[in-house]
Amino acid sequence: MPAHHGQHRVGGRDVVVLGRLARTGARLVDRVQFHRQQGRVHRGRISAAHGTIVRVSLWRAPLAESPVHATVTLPGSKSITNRALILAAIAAGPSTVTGALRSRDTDLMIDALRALGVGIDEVDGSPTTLRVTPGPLGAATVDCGLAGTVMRFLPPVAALADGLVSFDGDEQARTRPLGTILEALRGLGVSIDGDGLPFAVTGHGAVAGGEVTIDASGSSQFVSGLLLSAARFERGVTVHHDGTSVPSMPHIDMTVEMLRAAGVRVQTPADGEANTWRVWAGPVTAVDWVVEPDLSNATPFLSAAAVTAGTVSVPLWPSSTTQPGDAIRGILTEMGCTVSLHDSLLTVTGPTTLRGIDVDLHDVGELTPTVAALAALADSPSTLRGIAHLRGHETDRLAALSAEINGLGGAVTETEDGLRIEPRRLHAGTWRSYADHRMATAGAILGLVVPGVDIDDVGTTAKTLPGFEKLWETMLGPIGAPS
Ligand SMILES: O=C(O)C1=C[C@@H](OP(=O)(O)O)[C@@H](O)[C@H](O)C1
Ligand SMILES: C=C(OP(=O)(O)O)C(=O)O
Repeated sequence: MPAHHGQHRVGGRDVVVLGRLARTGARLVDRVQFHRQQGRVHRGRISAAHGTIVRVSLWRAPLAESPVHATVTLPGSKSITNRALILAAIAAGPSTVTGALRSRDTDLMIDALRALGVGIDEVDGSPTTLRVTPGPLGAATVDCGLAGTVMRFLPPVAALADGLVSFDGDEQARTRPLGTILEALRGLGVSIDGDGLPFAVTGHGAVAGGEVTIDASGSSQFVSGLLLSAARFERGVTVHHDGTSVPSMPHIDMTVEMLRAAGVRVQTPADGEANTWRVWAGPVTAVDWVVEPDLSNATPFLSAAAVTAGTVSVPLWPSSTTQPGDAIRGILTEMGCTVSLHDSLLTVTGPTTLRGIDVDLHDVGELTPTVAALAALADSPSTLRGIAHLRGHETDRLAALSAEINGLGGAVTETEDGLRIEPRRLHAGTWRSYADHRMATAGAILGLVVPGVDIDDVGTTAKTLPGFEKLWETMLGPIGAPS
């Protein structure tokens, strides 16, 4: 159904589309080069999710004309929400997920599980409190969008279904590494047609399971995906990693911790066998999950304090967590910020000048766009290392960050496994997001102190943080005037 140019209501605003939009399946595909919004013509895209136009590009990142002082409450963690949903879906009885994130990635997970036969209901009309009732799993069509957690955590669940489960996702998702987990599942007795998106799993209601060796250096999600469903495999699973080191280990720790909370027996490399994880077959206990705030999504807000010599606090910061976002405390401290955590309130106060940093982000790759933006505003060079696997994230983040920072006058070079960032005076320009939520938020950090940064497709932040612009503008309060 094509949606032609003309008057549209987008995000509560009137937009005149000067190009043409075409709808394919559930997605509205961008064909627009120009659109007029509030009397001004913009070059850029109109993107969409769930069949509804949701955002308009370009967004002028607000400039902070004085230090930012704010307290910002973040919604739930994407990684914890999607794990809780998977575990609840294969549990022995109904579970509740409280504080669930509702965003594109988590809604794709909810839609997929519902299509497979799982009951997921909002409790008392609250979108963030979900009652998950396992049911017989059957044939379904799954849209993965651009979500790594959906494309890697769900195929093992699909293998437990009775029927054909077809997977597809965004065009851009088709280049993300996926073959490793599909090949591993084949090795565990699952019938799969395809080596990447689109692909189909023919479930027979049971999976043999057993032992498999994979190279998980491309993504920790290959390991997490196999472990999450493995208790429901007849022989459980033993995953051996053979390759260079596995990135994002805290995310595997998160998987293990949540499995153990659900009564599943798990053995990790820390228990003795190098590069090996083992999950024993057995019931997955229904758990009432309480989701922590998303600490990775907190990092751009904390950065607002760092780059404006302001103070930003985030409540409900866990005292102990497997979320990699917690590492921002050490990073900001090293760059010259004052960081304190008292009574679950994390507070960051920025220095007058931010220092560059030499840091290995292998375990916490999610933080790279934030750290790169901070480094571009520091007074000395930075080196970000250990993050070659970011080339397989939402976009090639190393290429995207260097192209966009350099586009604003920066001096970034890509290394084999990271970025070298030299401080430069940055200037106005368009910041492309590449459909990557964390690219968009990195651009917003720079726009706080660089006048005239226009972010293309800021709506892509809905992948994990819908309403980002509003939260950002609220944080800035009356001082955050459009430049
Ligand atoms: O398991 C998870 O929830 C995640 C694991 C990490 O993936 P990689 O290991 O592919 O970096 C991380 O970057 C991603 O945002 C979320
Ligand atoms: C890499 C990320 O996401 P995904 O879960 O899609 O891999 C991310 O959120 O930074």
